[in-house]
Amino acid sequence: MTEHVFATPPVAVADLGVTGMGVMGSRLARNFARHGYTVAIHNVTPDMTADVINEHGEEGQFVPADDMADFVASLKTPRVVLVMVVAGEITDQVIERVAQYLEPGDIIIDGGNALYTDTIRREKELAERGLLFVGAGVSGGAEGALNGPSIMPGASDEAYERVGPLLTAIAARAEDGEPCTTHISTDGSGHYVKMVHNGIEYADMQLIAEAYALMRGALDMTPAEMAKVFAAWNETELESYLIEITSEVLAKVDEETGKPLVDVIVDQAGQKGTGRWTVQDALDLGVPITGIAEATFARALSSSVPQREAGADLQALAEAWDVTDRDAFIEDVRRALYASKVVAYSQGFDQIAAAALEYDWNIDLGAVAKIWRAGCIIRARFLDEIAAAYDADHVIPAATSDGDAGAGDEPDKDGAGTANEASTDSEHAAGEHSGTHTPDAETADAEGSSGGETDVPLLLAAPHFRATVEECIPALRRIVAQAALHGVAVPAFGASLAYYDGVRVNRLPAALIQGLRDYFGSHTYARIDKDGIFHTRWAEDGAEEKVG
Ligand SMILES: NC(=O)C1=CN([C@@H]2O[C@H](COP(=O)(O)OP(=O)(O)OC[C@H]3O[C@@H](n4cnc5c(N)ncnc54)[C@H](OP(=O)(O)O)[C@@H]3O)[C@@H](O)[C@H]2O)C=CC1
Ligand SMILES: O=C(CO)[C@H](O)[C@H](O)COP(=O)(O)O
Repeated sequence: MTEHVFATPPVAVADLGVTGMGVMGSRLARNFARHGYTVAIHNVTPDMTADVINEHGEEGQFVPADDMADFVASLKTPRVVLVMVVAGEITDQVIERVAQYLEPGDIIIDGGNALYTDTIRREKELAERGLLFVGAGVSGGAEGALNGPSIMPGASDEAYERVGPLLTAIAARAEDGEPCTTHISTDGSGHYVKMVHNGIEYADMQLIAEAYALMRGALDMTPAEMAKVFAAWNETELESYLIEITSEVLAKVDEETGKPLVDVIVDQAGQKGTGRWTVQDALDLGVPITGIAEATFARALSSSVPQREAGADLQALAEAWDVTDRDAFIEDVRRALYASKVVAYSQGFDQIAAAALEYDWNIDLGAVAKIWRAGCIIRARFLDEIAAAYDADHVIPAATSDGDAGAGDEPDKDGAGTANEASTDSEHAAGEHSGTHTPDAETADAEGSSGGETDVPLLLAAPHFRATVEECIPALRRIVAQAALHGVAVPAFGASLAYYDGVRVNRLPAALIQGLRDYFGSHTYARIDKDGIFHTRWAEDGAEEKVG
């Protein structure tokens, strides 16, 4: 048991309080203290508070408290409390324990990975008690929390005016000196953006893992050899935190066995929820975030032990690898990784754009790209280019694009545009959900319908990314084809390529799906050559009628 050195009785001297002295909370508290703030600290298990004082007390001014009442009493008014605990019910419990001692005008910040709908609910509930609430996504892991995370606060203007300077003080700085935090928008917007950040993080890591699997399978490379490849890749346009630490993870040797550590780690990827929520919400919005979805399912597959055991002796019928030019193969993997990473980020930004429309958030996507340039897990060199694309308005609205996003030899796309516009108009008239990409005359009236939306961007078609990705697409095609022939699962690479080809072509086979839906369910369809909504009496006289 640690000896506690807590002040009694408490005096209101602290600039802010942090409750939750786990990995993130303790380091964020130290980060505030290092920036000159007097920080009240508290944890449900007081020993953890004492540990911070005993091990890091000299870093700044801390006011430790065993007890929630003392913790709150040690805060200057109006009070600011950062809650950094396990997301979900525990966050509700801790917020309630704090709130009971607060007064109107005080602020609670939830820095955990909360589900954005919980944040919206919590803000409303606390507002009824006169308390302000900020849902702030925080990224950067332990190191970022201590030395500068990326922070994504969703808040009212009133709350942001108060907490903005505090968050800005401890946030990471990009190379140009800009702080990696910005006022995202209102209520759940900050946690939404953090959720999508994590979805991209899932895709990024899955793609890296697929690149590793390919080099291992095709070239029989050792983890140490691959560590060098990833280190070299980190000097290219792939430069990013995740590529950098992949090199370190692959280079690590297990002290006990002398084997590469990666070879003794159980091959089942965990997940706490943010990737799954990202995919669930994308499905509701109708935004195809296929790379993120495949990455999330790949984690699920890795952890589906009974299924993997049952499938363990299924026939592969795959060709044996025989790569003659190792360097060319590695370069193909690198290019495939770059193109697929851009697709994943592009899909994530598309989702944020769609969510902003749906949930009435005014989100500056360029600013989001900028605050992800340092501090966070998905920081990457090309975020500068993403920010520049949004700032220069080079991001093409998908539904209003003139169809010039890819191969020029496809049939004219105008018809698809007509179909989108038809359903968009009727959906807006019906005040319905404004998702993307699913023209459907009938769903104009249906629950949760989604139709073509004019403001959803296509980052992939912005000039910089169009040029760099197009250059890498042949390599991505070769890699996906080779992986299929040789029995290596590359779901995220495959999904990225399919997405690229899906948005690229001027005409999709969805027309046939519409015909089939109309056949069996009278779901109707739009035509490329005239306005209106149509139904064919397939099983009767075969005649077409205009129904809308
Ligand atoms: N780790 C990371 O890289 C990141 C984590 N996050 C998010 O930050 C939040 C905190 O994560 P992290 O610091 O890693 O987690 P830890 O597991 O290290 O800490 C969890 C904290 O929650 C407290 N807690 C647990 N149960 C209760 C309870 N019933 N009542 C009160 N407090 C409780 C713990 O106290 P005790 O130990 O005494 O039980 C501890 O202080 C989570 O929402 C997480 O998703 C966000 C970004 C990055
Ligand atoms: O938010 C984070 C990083 O940005 C956390 O590390 C989070 O736990 C990662 O998600 P998961 O545990 O599902 O992999």
